[in-house]
Amino acid sequence: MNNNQTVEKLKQMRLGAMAELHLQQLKDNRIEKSTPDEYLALLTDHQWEDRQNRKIQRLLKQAGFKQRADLADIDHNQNRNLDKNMFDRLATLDFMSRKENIIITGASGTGKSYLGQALGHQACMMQYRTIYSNTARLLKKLKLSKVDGTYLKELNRLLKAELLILDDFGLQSFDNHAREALMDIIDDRHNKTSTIIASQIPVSAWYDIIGEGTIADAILDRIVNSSHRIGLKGESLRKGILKKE
Ligand SMILES: Nc1ncnc2c1ncn2[C@@H]1O[C@H](COP(=O)(O)OP(=O)(O)OP(=O)(O)O)[C@@H](O)[C@H]1O
Repeated sequence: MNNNQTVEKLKQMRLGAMAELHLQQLKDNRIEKSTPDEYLALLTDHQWEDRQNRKIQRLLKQAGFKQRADLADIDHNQNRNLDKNMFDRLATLDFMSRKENIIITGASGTGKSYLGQALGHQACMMQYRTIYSNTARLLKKLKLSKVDGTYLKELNRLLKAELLILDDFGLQSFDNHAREALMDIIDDRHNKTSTIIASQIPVSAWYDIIGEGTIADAILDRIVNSSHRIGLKGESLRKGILKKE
């Protein structure tokens, strides 16, 4: 039997992990140690896992996180008003099947971005398309996309993300373009996909920050009512990091 040909054909069919494992098993003389169906299952499982892992790595890369944040590393001992039960429930991502949103507020450095990204990381692990972005940067990109005619394409890209994380919301004031783009994003996603918004600004001030009463009303009506709230308190975690150094 020409094993090299078999391996080559597997590779051409994009079954590279299967091919590599088959080669290794031949080399180690291990093939006779399993029944044909056990051997087929071994190769298939290996290829399957490899493909799932690659998909997760691709989703993590496409998400554009600014740091790696893991649910397992979240420090619940810090006294910062983070309800562990509530957060554990959110971490199951059931809120995503219900198309609900999350709003995380708190002063600078209290860990809003970290929590948002940890949930985003979990979403990628569960194979959800996720996009993380600084809000002002995203709105600026959308403004530019209007100029080169790719605005709808860009909105569609955002809509395809099953989880969108808008960080540093409200740090820069909204002009007409930004307000309209925000309205389009939120309206597109309403009851269809989930959004996490992280902001230093308390929700009570968002109406004034967005400006233009009717648009602000429409946006807030769509996000705030269907959202879980995390209001972080306490000192900046950056101070702790600085103190340790
Ligand atoms: N749960 C955590 N476990 C480990 N490190 C954390 C955790 N939460 C936050 N940090 C660290 O604390 C620092 C501040 O966190 P983060 O950037 O999330 O704060 P923030 O509230 O988003 O701040 P800002 O509003 O200024 O953007 C970061 O260096 C982050 O890595």
